[in-house]
Amino acid sequence: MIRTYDRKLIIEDGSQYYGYGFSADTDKVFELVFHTGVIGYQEIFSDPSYTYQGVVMTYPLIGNYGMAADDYETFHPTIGAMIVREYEDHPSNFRAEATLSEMMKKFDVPGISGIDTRKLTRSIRDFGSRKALITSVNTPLEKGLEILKETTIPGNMAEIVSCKESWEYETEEPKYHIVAVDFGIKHSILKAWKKRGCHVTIVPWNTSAEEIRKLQPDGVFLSNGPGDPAAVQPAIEMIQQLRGSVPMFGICLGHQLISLSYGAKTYKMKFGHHGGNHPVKNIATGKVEITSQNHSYAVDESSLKGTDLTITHMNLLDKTVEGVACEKDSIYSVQYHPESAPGPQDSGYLFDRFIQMMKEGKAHAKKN
Ligand SMILES: NC(=O)CC[C@H](N)C(=O)O
Repeated sequence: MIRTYDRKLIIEDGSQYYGYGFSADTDKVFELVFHTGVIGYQEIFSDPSYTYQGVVMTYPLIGNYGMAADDYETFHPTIGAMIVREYEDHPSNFRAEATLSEMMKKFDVPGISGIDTRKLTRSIRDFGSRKALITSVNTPLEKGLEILKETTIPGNMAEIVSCKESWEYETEEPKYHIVAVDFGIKHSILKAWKKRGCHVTIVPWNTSAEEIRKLQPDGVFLSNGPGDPAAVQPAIEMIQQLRGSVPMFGICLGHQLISLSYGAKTYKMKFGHHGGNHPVKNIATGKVEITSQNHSYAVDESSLKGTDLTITHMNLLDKTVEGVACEKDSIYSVQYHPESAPGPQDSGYLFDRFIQMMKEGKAHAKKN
């Protein structure tokens, strides 16, 4: 059967890519990024950090193993769009309970297939992330460009995806109590804490230092999340007030917020890091970890000079900052994703280190 193009992708520079809709028929504006993972489309689809991002999957076949109930990163996905070469609507996997298309429809996420994703990825590498729109094939280019011009993508997206009220991720006979500040937290991070015997209280993105103190945590975790870290000002202030009094650990957006709170700066990268194969050097040990990554902003290395933070990890592809720490404040963070969903599991030790810090903190408190 010959199928005719029914949807298209319009980029703000005026280029157009024609394809086939495989999910919701809604028109949406987002920022283009590409992801180089071979697997993991379910985790990507449901990772809140992809809010307002249209993800071009460089692996050419997407949908083939369906969607498994246990693998969602959130139950309310907010990703901008998915752009693929070939979409497979007949998954073969004993764990599959739905198709990608069904779930995208449910959450009103547009998807387009039949796209020359190699060409599109090269254009993102050459010209950077840009705004784009998925729309009907009948939308005139001028109209699409007008929509793109008129639509602004918000900076603070934590306020969109964060929980509105605190909730508990329970663990039987917990050894430690973590307060996790939710800027768009992934479930696999909560699972990583549970596996290590932690009870987690998840609190909204703008919870104050005082409110967090009242919960008497053994440690405070700062989550991943979408958007521009510099736009999440209340969280930066909260970290400034809290650090030094309780161990703190941040991942991705959490790492950027920690850096900002010490006076460093963040900047937007040309096309970011999105994939599961980024080599990162642990500066203390000299060891290289293969890491899972998803970020469009980074901490400016030169801006860390003169702050209390030291660089602990470095990306070997482009030498960007991948981790910082301040020993006296018992605080550390990484730009990449040690929860490794999807991705290699080289960096799980970062969760164990926090357990150790909380243990030492408890022993210290007992002594005094
Ligand atoms: N995964 C994340 O936490 C992403 C952090 C931030 N929104 C960035 O794009 O850099």
